[in-house]
Amino acid sequence: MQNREGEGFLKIKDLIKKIDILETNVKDFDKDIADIAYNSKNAKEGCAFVCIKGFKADGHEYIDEAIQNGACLVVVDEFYDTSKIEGKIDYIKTSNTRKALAVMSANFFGHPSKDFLLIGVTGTNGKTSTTFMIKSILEAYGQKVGLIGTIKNMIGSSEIEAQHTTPESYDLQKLFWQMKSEGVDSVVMEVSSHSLELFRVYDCDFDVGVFTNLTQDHLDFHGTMENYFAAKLKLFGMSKKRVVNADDSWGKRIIEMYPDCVTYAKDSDACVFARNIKLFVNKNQFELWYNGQKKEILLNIPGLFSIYNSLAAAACCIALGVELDTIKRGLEDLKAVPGRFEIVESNEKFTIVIDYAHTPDGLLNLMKTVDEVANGRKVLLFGCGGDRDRTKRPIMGEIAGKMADFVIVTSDNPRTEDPLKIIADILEGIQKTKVEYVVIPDRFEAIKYAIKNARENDFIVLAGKGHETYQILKDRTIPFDERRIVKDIIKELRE
Ligand SMILES: CC(=O)N[C@H]1[C@@H](OP(=O)(O)OP(=O)(O)OC[C@H]2O[C@@H](n3ccc(=O)[nH]c3=O)[C@H](O)[C@@H]2O)O[C@H](CO)[C@@H](O)[C@@H]1O[C@H](C)C(=O)N[C@@H](C)C(=O)N[C@H](CCC(=O)O)C(=O)O
Ligand SMILES: Nc1ncnc2c1ncn2[C@@H]1O[C@H](COP(=O)(O)OP(=O)(O)OP(=O)(O)O)[C@@H](O)[C@H]1O
Ligand SMILES: N[C@H](CCC[C@H](N)C(=O)O)C(=O)O
Ligand SMILES: [Mg+2]
Repeated sequence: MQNREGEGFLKIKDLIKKIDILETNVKDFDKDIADIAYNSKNAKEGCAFVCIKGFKADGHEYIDEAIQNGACLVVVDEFYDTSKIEGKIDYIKTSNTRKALAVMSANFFGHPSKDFLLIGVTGTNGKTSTTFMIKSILEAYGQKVGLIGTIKNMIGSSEIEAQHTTPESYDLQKLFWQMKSEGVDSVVMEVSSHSLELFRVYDCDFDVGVFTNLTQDHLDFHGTMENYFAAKLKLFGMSKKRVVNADDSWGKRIIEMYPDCVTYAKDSDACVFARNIKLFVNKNQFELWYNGQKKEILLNIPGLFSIYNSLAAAACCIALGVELDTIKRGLEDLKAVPGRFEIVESNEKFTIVIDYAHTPDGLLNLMKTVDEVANGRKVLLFGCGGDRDRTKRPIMGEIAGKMADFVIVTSDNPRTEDPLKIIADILEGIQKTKVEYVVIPDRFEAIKYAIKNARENDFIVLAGKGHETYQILKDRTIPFDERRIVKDIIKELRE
């Protein structure tokens, strides 16, 4: 990726505008800074190194490495004893280095988000899907659109790999800058609760904030649902316009706080709503209503949850002044969201769908749709991620047991945890139900079992990994693309 090339350096005084300085030894604020690094390994000649005390490491312990790599200014946090670096390097002490990184990065890249329309989508489920839909509508409206999120980042139709759902502030501002340089009119991005809590989107200029829903996830990080909500809420304080799901109880609280929201709903009264919903295995049909006008929509993205996501996308574009005909065209133009209710096999005997449901509510909504479209047994294969919210595991187990006819409990990115312990947490919930189940910790073997033992008309759902093409184990990450795996197993069993 380019790095502000051709635009030269930035003086310290301009780089640190709007950050609070508690202490400094800098004498020459006119000194040029070449770049910013938040990891000592990426520090280079003439750059500023911003030290962050994180969850795993403390950036302050890497100051020497950053200096060796060429850093000429360090930004340290309130608690740091600067006598350790006095005389060694120029420093600035500030009250929150994550915030400082965001402000300095926005300064460095010239506040690119002020130069295009910026839409942030937050909520537990549906962010990726809604951003894809908004992008498609804005393209139908004639715009060049940037996209930032879980699956990938995009500038128009070109793709850039994504590491996080919402990038670190420096990477985000750099991406904005690249998007601006390539002439985007608007950028639609997923805003994760982690990013709001960790100041990754601080100092961004949001035109619209969209709220999909709030249900249990990430309690390992936020502790309580109130804290999780408080993190999400930050986006709405930062946005000029707000688009909110009026069917969601947390959404209702946002609407109370900001009565001028554009609301959408399936069940409640709202500005934008859906009627006469028809679900099919590979598409949905519904009427989109706004201001007494109706549009018949044929949506290529299946799943009841996709109706909500299209309402969110439509309401967002209505807030931006896009007319309903264009909204219809944009929604209908979108052919798929990778790994979201994606049919990977459909033969005379069984159907296999992969989906990214990895939360209790996601799983419930997924299975409600399966209930509508399946003709035979509902077979659900899933696991829960390691190093993530443990309390969601038994809840997902119970939902699986209540909604499926047969459950295959397996692994989903165990990370540093013992896969059998994760499975034991899931079984706590499953055993509250009467469902028939098997445990097969190796996900490949589990998929093979589902296919080998498939009965006439089985509707097999592989949940949790969606678009992911890997499995994260304790000591390594292995390739794991369920689309490929399903095809290979079917081929092998036929031979
Ligand atoms: C909990 C969390 O989000 N942690 C993120 C956070 O880590 P951290 O600040 O604690 O970093 P750390 O590893 O402790 O290191 C502290 C500092 O020392 C620096 N360091 C470290 C080592 C070294 O040699 N030199 C050095 O300078 C690091 O660059 C860092 O600045 O900042 C890092 C840099 O941006 C992230 O990579 C890291 O994401 C971790 C890996 C992660 O898994 N995050 C997930 C939970 C996440 O953010 N997910 C959401 C999506 C959730 C959803 O939608 O469902 C997302 O937006 O992706
Ligand atoms: N509006 C919704 N309500 C409930 N569940 C949904 C909704 N939209 C999607 N889902 C479920 O959640 C899964 C993930 O959807 P999507 O990727 O759009 O969400 P996300 O918010 O981007 O997730 P992540 O937090 O991982 O970025 C889908 O595969 C589906 O099972
Ligand atoms: N953004 C989510 C994705 C979860 C996907 C699932 N496959 C897992 O690894 O738990 C998270 O990081 O919690
Ligand atoms: Mg996402």
